[in-house]
Amino acid sequence: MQDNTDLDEIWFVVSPQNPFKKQKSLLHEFDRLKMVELAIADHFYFRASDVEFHMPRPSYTIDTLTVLADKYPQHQFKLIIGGDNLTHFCKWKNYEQILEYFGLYVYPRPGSHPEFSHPNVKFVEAPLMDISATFIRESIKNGHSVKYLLPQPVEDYIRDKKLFV
Ligand SMILES: Nc1ncnc2c1ncn2[C@@H]1O[C@H](COP(=O)(O)OP(=O)(O)OP(=O)(O)O)[C@@H](O)[C@H]1O
Ligand SMILES: O=C(O)c1ccc[n+]([C@@H]2O[C@H](COP(=O)([O-])O)[C@@H](O)[C@H]2O)c1
Repeated sequence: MQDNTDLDEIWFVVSPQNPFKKQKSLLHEFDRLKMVELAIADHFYFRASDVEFHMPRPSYTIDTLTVLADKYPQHQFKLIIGGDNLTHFCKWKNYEQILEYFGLYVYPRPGSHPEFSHPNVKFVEAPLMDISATFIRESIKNGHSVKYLLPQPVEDYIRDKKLFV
């Protein structure tokens, strides 16, 4: 996204509770934050954010963007999502406000062909990556290699803490 857009920085916001996901299917938020930090440690323009840890749950993105915009008035925020997420985007809380006040950058995902026409939705041309979190979790559970699917420090963390087994 950074190579193919005008974005100066990419912030990875860890959501304690996606409104559409079951709580017990999610790892503890601190493990997820740690894995993001490990994954992006060597990228100067990437940042891991725990802003949603201090906000009401479930984690509604319009509220997060509003808090971020308020806290960092010097920045202009856009929301990055994968193409598959665009299918249900109209069910998100106040999605029209996300579009009107912030805007979306959509990363293409294999197998998803979202149709959405709005001046503030930008479809970014970027390399397709046929990787899913479900596939990685299943591979670990089945004892299969996840080398090349994850940054090595993240794989080490998962193995050390025996996550997803
Ligand atoms: N390979 C990918 N290409 C493009 N976007 C992706 C890809 N994997 C995840 N995303 C996007 O990243 C965000 C977080 O996705 P998420 O953590 O649910 O990953 P996932 O692989 O879809 O997970 P799961 O397999 O558990 O459903 C979403 O906006 C999703 O669309
Ligand atoms: O705001 C909403 O209504 C909303 C509904 C579904 C998902 N989201 C957000 O979408 C992001 C992607 O979620 P996930 O779990 O697929 O990584 C995460 O930040 C969620 O909180 C937000």
